[in-house]
Amino acid sequence: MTSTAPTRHTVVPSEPPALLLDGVTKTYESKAGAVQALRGVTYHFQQGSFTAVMGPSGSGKSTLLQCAAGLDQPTAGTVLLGGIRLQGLGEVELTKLRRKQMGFVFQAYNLLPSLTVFDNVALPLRLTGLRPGRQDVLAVLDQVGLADKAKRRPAELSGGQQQRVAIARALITRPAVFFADEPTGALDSQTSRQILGLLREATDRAGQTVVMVTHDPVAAAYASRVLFLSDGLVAGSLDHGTPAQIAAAMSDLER
Ligand SMILES: Nc1ncnc2c1ncn2[C@@H]1O[C@H](COP(=O)(O)OP(=O)(O)OP(=O)(O)O)[C@@H](O)[C@H]1O
Repeated sequence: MTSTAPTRHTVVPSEPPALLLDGVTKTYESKAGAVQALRGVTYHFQQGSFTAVMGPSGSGKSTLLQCAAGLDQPTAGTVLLGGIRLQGLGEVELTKLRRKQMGFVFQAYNLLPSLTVFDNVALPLRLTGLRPGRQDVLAVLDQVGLADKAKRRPAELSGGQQQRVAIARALITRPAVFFADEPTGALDSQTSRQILGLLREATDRAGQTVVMVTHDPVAAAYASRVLFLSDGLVAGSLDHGTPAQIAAAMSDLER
């Protein structure tokens, strides 16, 4: 693992990053006292990059993802998505930005059970006031290998198929950034490979940016870089690591 002090990433690159975190801290107040989940994270996610975020339990991975996607407010610091500063946006503007620029793939697929697969995928466009073309929806379903399941309801699909619907739903708006939190946590290894392959394709073919939290070194090896968090700080990164190298770096961190 390269030991990367957080400040190393503050150099302004020639191309603006898809996502920039600058001095992001997050403190949760709880009955047991304050918990510092993030303690000043500065990091640039370049456009078209696929980054896996790893670290011991409680190191701040989910908090980082939530703050980066504007789902939670940092206590201090700034998040810029495509040059737009999330802090200071109202809830309505933030929702619009999320719908247009961000795609979400979580462990729980969050599909609406009463809607067909087709309507679940079309929903993000409808929410932005657009009327999705039938061909556009079918094309995205085809991309994830589910064109023949358009009329089914989520409960009639396997877990892996439901996750592919969730990816199709995230793909339809062509978001600049995909946020994925343990997207393969509940899936078998073959289905996981398909899902990770789809995320990889989004970066390689379409230049989209993927930020994925995972505990799994095999999943992380699909990313071009693994960013390691420890105790709310960036502890280092590893480029093009094999699962074995990533697992070794993780055990070093957990020591
Ligand atoms: N809503 C909350 N209130 C209080 N403390 C919280 C809250 N959410 C997270 N924390 C604390 O913040 C720290 C970071 O949590 P976070 O969920 O970001 O870690 P993580 O790296 O994603 O962990 P895991 O791998 O176990 O999911 C932990 O100490 C956690 O207990």
